[in-house]
Amino acid sequence: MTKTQPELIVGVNQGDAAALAANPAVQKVPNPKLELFIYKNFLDAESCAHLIKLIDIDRRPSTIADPNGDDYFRTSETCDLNHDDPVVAALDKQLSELSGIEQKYGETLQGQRYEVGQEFKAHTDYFEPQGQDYDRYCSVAGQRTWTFTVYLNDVDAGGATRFKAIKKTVQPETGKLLGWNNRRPDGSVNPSTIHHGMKVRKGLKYIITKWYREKPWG
Ligand SMILES: O=C(O)CCC(=O)C(=O)O
Ligand SMILES: [Fe+2]
Repeated sequence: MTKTQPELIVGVNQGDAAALAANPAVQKVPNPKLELFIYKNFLDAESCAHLIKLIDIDRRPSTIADPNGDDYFRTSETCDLNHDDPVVAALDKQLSELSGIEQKYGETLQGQRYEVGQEFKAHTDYFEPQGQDYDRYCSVAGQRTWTFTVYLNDVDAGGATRFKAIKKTVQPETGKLLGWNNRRPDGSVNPSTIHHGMKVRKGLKYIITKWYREKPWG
């Protein structure tokens, strides 16, 4: 059976890069291969501390789509954050205002926790259009469009995010946001977004992750 091709919705979420780029607090990483932005002190320290507590309460082992046989590919722990919590709700709104992407396109906010030695090996956040699970993950809300990561703490050593196709490494720092477009300008998925959550060498690393979709999320 032939696979249904991902629907290309021109116009939806296309204004978001403009909103980010226009924000004077946001730094654009100059690279022709992908749209990548950094915003230092995006989230205040109290909110970061509160989110760390929530992650500690609810954490469970992380999983990946399209398992690849490497049980050590993503060794961190994950949790879904409850949007009834006022700090979670406020962050979700803040992210939407920053990007210009309506909240309804967002997946549930997630938290991740890495201990010493834990990592998320090089991967892309979009679902492989030819992957066996593409329909399962994308039939309702479509492909992932933008990713936002917020580092919730300073890591004692290690734990950087490395974009290997463009040789750019971003260090965790309390409240720092990292955002990128998973697609190229024509709407196709962008392999240059490949990134690696590198091993923590000392201390713990906490982040939140927000993924947006082409269509409303449940
Ligand atoms: O931990 C990181 O630095 C990156 C996390 C990540 O890539 C993800 O959650 O998709
Ligand atoms: Fe990722």
